Amino acid sequence: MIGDVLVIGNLVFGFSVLFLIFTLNWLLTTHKRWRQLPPGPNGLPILGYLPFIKGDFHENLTDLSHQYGKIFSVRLGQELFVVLSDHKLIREAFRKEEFCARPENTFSKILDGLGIINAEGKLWKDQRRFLHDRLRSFGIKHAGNGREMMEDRIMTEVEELIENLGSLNSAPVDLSTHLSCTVSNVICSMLMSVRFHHDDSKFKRFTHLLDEGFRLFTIMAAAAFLPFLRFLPGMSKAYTQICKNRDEIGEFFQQIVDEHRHSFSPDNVRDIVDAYLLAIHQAKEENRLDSLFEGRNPDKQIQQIIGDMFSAGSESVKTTLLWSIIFAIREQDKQKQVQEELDRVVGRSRLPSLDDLPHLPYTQAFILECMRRSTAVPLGTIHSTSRDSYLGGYLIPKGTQVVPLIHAVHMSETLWKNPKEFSPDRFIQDDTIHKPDYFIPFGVGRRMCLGDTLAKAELFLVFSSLLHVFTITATENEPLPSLKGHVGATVTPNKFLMCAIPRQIETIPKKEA
Ligand code: HEM
Repeated sequence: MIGDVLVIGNLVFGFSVLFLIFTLNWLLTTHKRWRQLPPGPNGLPILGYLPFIKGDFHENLTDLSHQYGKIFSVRLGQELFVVLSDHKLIREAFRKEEFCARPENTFSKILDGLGIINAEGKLWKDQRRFLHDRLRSFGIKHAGNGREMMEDRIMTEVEELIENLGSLNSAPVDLSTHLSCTVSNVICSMLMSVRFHHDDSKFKRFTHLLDEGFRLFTIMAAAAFLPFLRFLPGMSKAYTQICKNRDEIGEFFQQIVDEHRHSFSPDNVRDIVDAYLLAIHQAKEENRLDSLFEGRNPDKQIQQIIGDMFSAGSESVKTTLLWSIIFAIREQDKQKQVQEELDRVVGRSRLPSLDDLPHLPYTQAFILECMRRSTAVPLGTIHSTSRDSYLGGYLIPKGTQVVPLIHAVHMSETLWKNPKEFSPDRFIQDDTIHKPDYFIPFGVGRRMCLGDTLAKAELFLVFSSLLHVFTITATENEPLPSLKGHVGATVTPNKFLMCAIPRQIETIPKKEA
């Protein structure tokens, strides 16, 4: 009996010692790893630094970067973030494969790794290569044969925009709704040969669903840091609505895919949807459909690709154009300088074209300065690490969310003279454009923006055409539009009205339909 007690006692003692050793070892390892993390602010248990975030997230992070340096770590709820505010570090990180994953959270679970923006690994690599090649084949390239396909599609929309604004006879207008239609039509025509009128009920429903999606994602943002919040009543309602809207958008895209299937011909690839149908057709013939999208449903993949390309390709371009109009309104003398350059180089009898671009340094510089001063995507798109790695001498554990803080790079006092000042001249040296390597509006590295060539062409053609045909002013007796914006995935200007006053120009020849 005493023997039994002794044996049990020894066992309990042994397990306690083992437990203590394991706990101590775990604490020591955790502490050692914790000490290797980049420096950063302390937060509260469970919540981390979340309660201290006030106002705009990118401004908060920029303030912290001034305090903790070009690489710092911050815990937000359950998630560890590493924030990079130095262009060299961002480049160093994003050229490494292990920094190219996307965070796993409530949102990514809804998207299930489909599409391209949230895809990872082989699926992402294949999609990126595929889309890059197909976009080029539809003329989305800096130079060379076929570029006119892209230019024609954009100019069709520019001409309609000019006609709509002209018909207002200088009356105050909210440009945002018109631009939505312009930029949506450019990307939709390339993706799925669809164009909308801004009054079209289908287009209104579609943009409503996407806008609501962005709004609901903002409500749900806290659940990305503290997953249990998803089950609170308000959040759970937002979550259900996101899923419902996603299904409705999915059905809308599926209709388009089905229509394409009916008229599909492998010899006539009209757009990106057709390019995917061709890839599916070939995979079927070669008996490798199962591995085409890493086992995912092909229709669901096409739906998400349309959704990704549409949302990435419309909101950021529209936002940048709205900022460029705000700067044109606020800086009338610089607007005049653009117009004088356009008159000199393009003349008064036609609209600007991509061939004019190299001869219009001030117009280009104006657009670049808008992209710097009002960085449309201030936090880039958040990356995640697929394994433990080191950066700048610090440990970046697997699963860390890595933020390229583009806003801080573009507003750095050490890189830019008077960064708050709007000064296109900073991009001009000896009458030519000079882009420093710390100008990174499209991100850098392996996951850099896939649509930068299209975006640059759209920004130039829409902005220069508007200023060539109209003088843009604020509405009478109204304050100038604010430089403060609404922060979501992009920083969108607050609603403003403007007047488009026609300049003297000979009739603009219309492109044949
Ligand atoms: C002014 C306009 C635009 C800006 C400022 C912009 C900026 C960005 C940025 C900062 C990223 C994140 C890069 C990263 O993850 O490191 C990105 C990604 C992306 N952009 Fe853009 N973008 C613009 C227009 C476009 C257009 C027109 C398209 C489509 C044709 C597009 C398609 C994409 C896609 C698909 C990605 C994800 C790439 C990936 O995950 O591999 N973007 N963009």
